[in-house]
Amino acid sequence: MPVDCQVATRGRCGSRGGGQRARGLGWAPFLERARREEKRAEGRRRCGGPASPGGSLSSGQRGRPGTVAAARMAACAEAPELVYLVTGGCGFLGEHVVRMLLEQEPRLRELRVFDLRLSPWLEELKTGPVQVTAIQGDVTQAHEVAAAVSGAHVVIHTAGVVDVFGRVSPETIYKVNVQGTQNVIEACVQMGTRFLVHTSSMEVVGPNIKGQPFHRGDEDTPYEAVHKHPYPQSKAQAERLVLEANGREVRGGLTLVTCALRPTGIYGEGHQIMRDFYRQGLRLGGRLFRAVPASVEHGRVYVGNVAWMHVLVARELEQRAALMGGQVYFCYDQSPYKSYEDFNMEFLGPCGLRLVGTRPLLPHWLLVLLTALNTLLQWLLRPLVLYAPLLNPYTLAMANTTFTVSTNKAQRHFGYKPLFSWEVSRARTILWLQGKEGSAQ
Ligand SMILES: NC(=O)C1=CN([C@@H]2O[C@H](COP(=O)(O)OP(=O)(O)OC[C@H]3O[C@@H](n4cnc5c(N)ncnc54)[C@H](O)[C@@H]3O)[C@@H](O)[C@H]2O)C=CC1
Ligand SMILES: C[C@H](CCCC(C)(C)O)[C@H]1CC[C@H]2[C@@H]3[C@H](O)CC4=CC(=O)CC[C@]4(C)[C@H]3CC[C@]12C
Repeated sequence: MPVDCQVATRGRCGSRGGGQRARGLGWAPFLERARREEKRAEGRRRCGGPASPGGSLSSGQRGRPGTVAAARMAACAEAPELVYLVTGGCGFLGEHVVRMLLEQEPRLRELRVFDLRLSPWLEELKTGPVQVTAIQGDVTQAHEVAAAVSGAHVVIHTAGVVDVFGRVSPETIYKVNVQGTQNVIEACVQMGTRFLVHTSSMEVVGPNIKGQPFHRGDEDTPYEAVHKHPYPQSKAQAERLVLEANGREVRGGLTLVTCALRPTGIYGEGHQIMRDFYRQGLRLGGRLFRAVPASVEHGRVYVGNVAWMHVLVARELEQRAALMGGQVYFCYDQSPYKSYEDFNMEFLGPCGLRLVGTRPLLPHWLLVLLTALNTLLQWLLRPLVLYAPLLNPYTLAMANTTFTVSTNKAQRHFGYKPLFSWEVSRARTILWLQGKEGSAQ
């Protein structure tokens, strides 16, 4: 991400009168209610209370939801024993996974957070009951990964380069996403770590280069997954490596159990692209211009629910190895099916932005021309400056192709239910955009 995009926009929304407008639209009481609801949920989620509404069935208690609270209490009473490693733990998703583990995994003794760049918020986590170990490291360096994995029971591998804008070279994308994942697998094998959860992406499936719609599909929906872009190619390759590694013998003679989670477009506190759109809207006088038809649906999922799925998978992988090993799961929740732009307006609207046009303002051919122009400019300017706008041929194709998921595989296999309702997910994201709440960067 370019440096200017990293600058927090705390307080901006309110100071531009967004808060006023939000109140005018009746948002203030709603947000207040959501905040109260969330506080109550927070209390329930803490150790000892049922993880309502999406409580997992803890190991040994599956099929008896009434005993979940008791099981949690019991787990808390036992000495915590597990060591988890989260790669990419300082990223957008990684931070949520780290915080969710600390909240939701009572058996946790040590949490290792491995990242190329360590974030300052890690310091405040070090004062809690779980030992939080920050490890500055590079997944492309096999020895650094092996050292971090040594002694860990579970690895959650979220580290990766997320770039569809031409900011990072294809070589680096491949090195980090594919070679880095291979290093994580080999480290598990060498060090005798049995459980590996990998963050994959919807992009390993599609949209494909033909722009064919994937409408409310699930993990078994036939679809021609063909990619040209380095990011989806690298994610597809990494996912394959992880799934093929399931069942490999690790040091000590036991077997490796792996699975991959495929989030659709993640949103929530810390979502950089959402903030980019917000800033763009502010620069354009509080307006954004519709570029893609409202009828094109794009799958989105709240970051807290994606993190919760990771925690649940990691927890259940041992007991359900035969069922879950080598499997893929789309990440989903109750977020509505909408176009990419209309979905963003669920948050940007209450912050005072307006989406102009009920139909795309520019004809599609002109947008395609603009993307070509952007590609040319990127190439011409490369020796001088990094020009990486949001609009390019790939992102336009992504935004213009329906890709939505409808599945219950995660519920069937490991009892997943979203932990955050759509209302709470939306409220938390709005509050973060407004700079009023939220921990993420
Ligand atoms: N953001 C999204 O909408 C989606 C993301 N994903 C996947 O989720 C994972 C996390 O993505 P985000 O949190 O959005 O990205 P992010 O860029 O915020 O986080 C990635 C983290 O990995 C770290 N990292 C990058 N290269 C590294 C290296 N060589 N060694 C160690 N750490 C390194 C970065 O420093 C960063 O903290 C990625 O694997 C991505 O492919 C999947 C679907 C959707
Ligand atoms: C930036 C795109 C929207 C452009 C809108 C415009 C300029 C035409 O108005 C985003 C549309 C779809 C997004 C991607 C999608 O959500 C799937 C993803 C999965 C990942 O694993 C990483 C992120 C991403 C590629 C995401 C990136 C932004 C979009 C291309």
